[in-house]
Amino acid sequence: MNILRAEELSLGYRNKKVVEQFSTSIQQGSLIGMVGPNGSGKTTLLRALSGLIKPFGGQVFVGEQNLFLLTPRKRAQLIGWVPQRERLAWPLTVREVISLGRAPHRGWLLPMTKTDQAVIDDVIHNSDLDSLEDRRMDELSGGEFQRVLIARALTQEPRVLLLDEPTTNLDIHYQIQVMDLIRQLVSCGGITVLMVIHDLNIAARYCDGLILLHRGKQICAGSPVDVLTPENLEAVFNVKTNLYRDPWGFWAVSARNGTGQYGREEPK
Ligand SMILES: Nc1ncnc2c1ncn2[C@@H]1O[C@H](COP(=O)(O)OP(=O)(O)OP(=O)(O)O)[C@@H](O)[C@H]1O
Repeated sequence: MNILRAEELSLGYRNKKVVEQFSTSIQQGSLIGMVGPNGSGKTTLLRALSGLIKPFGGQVFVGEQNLFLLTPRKRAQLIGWVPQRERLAWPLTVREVISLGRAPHRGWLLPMTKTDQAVIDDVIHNSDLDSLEDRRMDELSGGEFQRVLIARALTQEPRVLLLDEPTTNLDIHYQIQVMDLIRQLVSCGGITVLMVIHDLNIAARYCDGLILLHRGKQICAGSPVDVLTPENLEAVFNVKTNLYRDPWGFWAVSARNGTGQYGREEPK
């Protein structure tokens, strides 16, 4: 079943068009990555798919429901959105911020139910945030902050999760941990994830499918192996690459240096 469908979306800011005639259908329970150069329109697309910006033209459907006809609360029950950055207005603690994810499921100012508390406890634990839950958000490192924003979206229990570069600020341990958690939610929880990702190795390793964007247009879409070809990547990024299986058996992309000369020496 297709859970998220965009039909001929045209997007932009004021009178500047940024994305043209974008269409896609995303199957429930899949993890799809959106890749492409800086400024190609990836974040703009995610913002439109979360209902944050209105398109110049086209439609978005979540299941059978027209996204732009839903109330903000109903939209938040269906779609979770984790931005690249966020400025918090108040000095809240980690637990308080994660608890905000339950808001779409509660009446205005109603107390948390046992279910709310259980979801929050589970997410804090699974996101390895137990030791940080009483810390203030303005005291966190960039990576810790990002993990809290992801956790807040998970407590929302959305059907579709939109993530904008979820691993950018994370060290290699938390890159793997966050991506394993997302993969598990997709595989076991039936949640659908669309994420913008610059790291092509993470894209190749974790995603069921990829969408390649360039200058606001979809260049191709398909399995990571079909999308991350040397031809596609050279056309879009102007870099020579190689798609290969790494020693662990995962698909990986390596780019050649400009001169192809340095970085090959044995360590002294
Ligand atoms: N609020 C805004 N007002 C006007 N133009 C904007 C706004 N936000 C983004 N743009 C422009 O829209 C284009 C696409 O930006 P977008 O952030 O969607 O690209 P992106 O593919 O996510 O880039 P990156 O990989 O660098 O994050 C860029 O030219 C950008 O300058």
